[in-house]
Amino acid sequence: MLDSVISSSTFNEIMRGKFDNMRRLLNQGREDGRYQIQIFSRDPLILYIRDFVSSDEINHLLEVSSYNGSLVDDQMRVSESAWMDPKDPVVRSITKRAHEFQGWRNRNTSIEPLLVQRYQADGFYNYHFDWDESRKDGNRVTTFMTYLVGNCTGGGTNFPFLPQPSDDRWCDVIECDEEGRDGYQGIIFKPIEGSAIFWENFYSNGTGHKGVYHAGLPVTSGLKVGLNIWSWDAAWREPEEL
Ligand SMILES: O=C(O)CCC(=O)C(=O)O
Ligand SMILES: [Fe+2]
Repeated sequence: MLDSVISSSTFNEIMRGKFDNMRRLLNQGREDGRYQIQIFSRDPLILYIRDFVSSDEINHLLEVSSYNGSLVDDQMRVSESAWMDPKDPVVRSITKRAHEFQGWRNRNTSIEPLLVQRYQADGFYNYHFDWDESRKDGNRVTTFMTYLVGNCTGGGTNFPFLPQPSDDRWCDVIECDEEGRDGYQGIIFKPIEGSAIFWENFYSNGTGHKGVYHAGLPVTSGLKVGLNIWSWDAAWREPEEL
């Protein structure tokens, strides 16, 4: 007998196991509303979302990520990237969640393919806007910066132009003490697994909001993995000069 031949009952058992696992993942995705949302900032609009992705979803995304490190410029970014397959059921479910979350915006807005980014020690993403400043029509209008792994020191997401919130109950998700802030200005969100920071890139007149300038700070030890969920509005137009 060949080693690879298995009995049909074993085969059925394996398939049932896989099927149950996938069904569990999808049912979790269907329970949207299990995440918790708080307004972090009104101008720019920044929302803090706890448990936007579940630990089962995280494990699945990490399992299917194959990194093909598209390093463009090591002054700008040191990370490894993996584009997610839009046909993967878990990826579809998260994509749908992100679209619904935004009230679908308008008929011209779609969720871009999801991007997993892995940062090892010394990995970072320098200061930038998520939109493309060279474009005249169509642009990236919103971002969900989601944390899949935050098993690291450093690696927070820094918005240098945002003021500290007046309530120190935010200190569970942002750096408040001097040591954690390490001399950086503005807000530093800690990479907390399952959480997402959602923000709007543009004012309603189509002008970019300078307040959402941000960076992924250097990971000083350990591992950080982020999931970028971006929305593309094909109807966005560069505003006319005043
Ligand atoms: O990893 C982070 O904290 C930020 C990453 C980021 O800004 C991006 O991928 O556009
Ligand atoms: Fe970014």
